[in-house]
Amino acid sequence: MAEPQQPTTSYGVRLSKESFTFAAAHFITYDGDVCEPLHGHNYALRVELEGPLDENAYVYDFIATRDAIQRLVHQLDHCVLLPTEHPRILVQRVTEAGQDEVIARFEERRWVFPAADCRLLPLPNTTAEMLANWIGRQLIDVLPGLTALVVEVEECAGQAGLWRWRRS
Ligand SMILES: Nc1nc2c(c(=O)[nH]1)N=C([C@H](O)[C@H](O)COP(=O)(O)OP(=O)(O)OP(=O)(O)O)CN2
Repeated sequence: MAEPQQPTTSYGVRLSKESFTFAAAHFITYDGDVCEPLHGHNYALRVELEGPLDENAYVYDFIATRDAIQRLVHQLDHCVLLPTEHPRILVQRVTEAGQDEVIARFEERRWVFPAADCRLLPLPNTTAEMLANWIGRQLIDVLPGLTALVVEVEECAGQAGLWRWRRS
């Protein structure tokens, strides 16, 4: 007779705070050659972490985790989000008449922004899923010891992209 299986259990924390919002502009491409006009969203972020318990019986301190997420939110807030790995949106930093600028090009279209207002992200498109991926990878770097992570980026109420990661 087969041995009864031991249940597997895990601990996690979930953070979903009103302050985890960032207002940002972006445009994506889809269906190959359709490129959206520049527009903005009030993005909302939710994060779920798993890991071993520490000596406090915490997976991760809510406060330290909140502060790490908040720092990422500040990096994206009030920015134009541009992908640097997109095959057809070309993003270039230039200095023009002493001004640092970012020029984005898609076919014959061209956008010019002050460099300080842009956040260049190593992503193939700034979809909600890809923003969740970027945020998740930053969190893995600053929160060592995680075993699993879910990042949810909501573009508007009821529409969110998710990125899930589990240590292999
Ligand atoms: N799976 C995904 N689908 C879509 C994404 C995405 O990131 N992941 N993104 C978009 C557009 O960028 C975006 O949603 C367009 O925004 P908007 O024009 O505001 O369109 P909505 O209909 O969502 O919003 P309104 O409330 O009607 O303004 C599309 N799909």
